[in-house]
Amino acid sequence: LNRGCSGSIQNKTAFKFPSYRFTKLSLVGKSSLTHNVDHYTFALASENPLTQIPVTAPVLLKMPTGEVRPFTPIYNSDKTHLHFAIKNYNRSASGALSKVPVGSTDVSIAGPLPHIDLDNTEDKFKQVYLIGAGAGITPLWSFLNLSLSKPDSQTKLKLIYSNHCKEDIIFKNEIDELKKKYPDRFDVVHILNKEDQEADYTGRLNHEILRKEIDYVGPDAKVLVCGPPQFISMVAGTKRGPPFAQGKFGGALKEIGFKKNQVVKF
Ligand SMILES: Cc1cc2nc3c(=O)[nH]c(=O)nc-3n(C[C@H](O)[C@H](O)[C@H](O)COP(=O)(O)OP(=O)(O)OC[C@H]3O[C@@H](n4cnc5c(N)ncnc54)[C@H](O)[C@@H]3O)c2cc1C
Repeated sequence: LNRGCSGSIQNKTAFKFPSYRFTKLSLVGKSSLTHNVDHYTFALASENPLTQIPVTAPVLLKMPTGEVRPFTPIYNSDKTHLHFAIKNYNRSASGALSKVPVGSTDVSIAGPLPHIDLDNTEDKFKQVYLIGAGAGITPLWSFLNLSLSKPDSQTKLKLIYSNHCKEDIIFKNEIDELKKKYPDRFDVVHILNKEDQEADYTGRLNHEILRKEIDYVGPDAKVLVCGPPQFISMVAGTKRGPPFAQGKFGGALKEIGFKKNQVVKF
């Protein structure tokens, strides 16, 4: 059973990724995003079909140690490279990746995995809420950037982002820049477990905060959710099975009045 966005495979016999053919990637860049999240840049041959990966679709990365895990490429208009923001848990796949030197061709990729296709919907909604926790920001970040980059899009986007502390906020400077650049279209709410002046709310995200921050549930509203399994359950009901499975709809979003088809759980 693959537990939601946590990507931790609890029972490998219950869900197996289909047997994909892996392609070698060349690691051409690595920089630090936070104290435990790195930005990895892999080069692609321009004719490589991986340049067509739909936004928010996960892929599999195979480490030189043989470990395989799903990750979500982050949006970038540059079509000759693949970019990832990957949290280093100092073990298994992310730990192995953190030891790969720039210049290596020992990481390989397969996919994209079956996914909820959000391509071409980034300018179709009146309001999109992006509810994320920690490293779960990756698909939300891609959708946000793609939507804001559409010159004619009127979609309003609100990122409700939960982290343990300020230092854990991935893309903090970029989020601030987007807020300045698109004051009428983009808003962000930070929930931090530890008290900090950056926090709009201190403690854990809960139903009450979501009720306060979500003020539009009309049919042209959409909600994208990504984070650890218990976080997803609290926000939108349990999510079990492969990455694309949506599980039972529930949690705060159901209480607030959303319908199942308005919500995507990554
Ligand atoms: C298909 C797929 C693709 C993935 N892609 C990537 C990727 O590209 N990069 C990457 O690094 N990881 C990726 N992952 C892993 C996944 O996104 C993270 O492991 C997961 O989101 C947990 O993130 P974290 O460890 O940063 O959360 P944590 O730091 O443990 O938690 C973040 C926040 O969640 C809050 N929280 C936790 N539980 C609750 C609760 N019950 N109620 C309220 N708040 C709660 C905490 O208080 C904290 O503020 C992927 C996983 C899958 C399945």
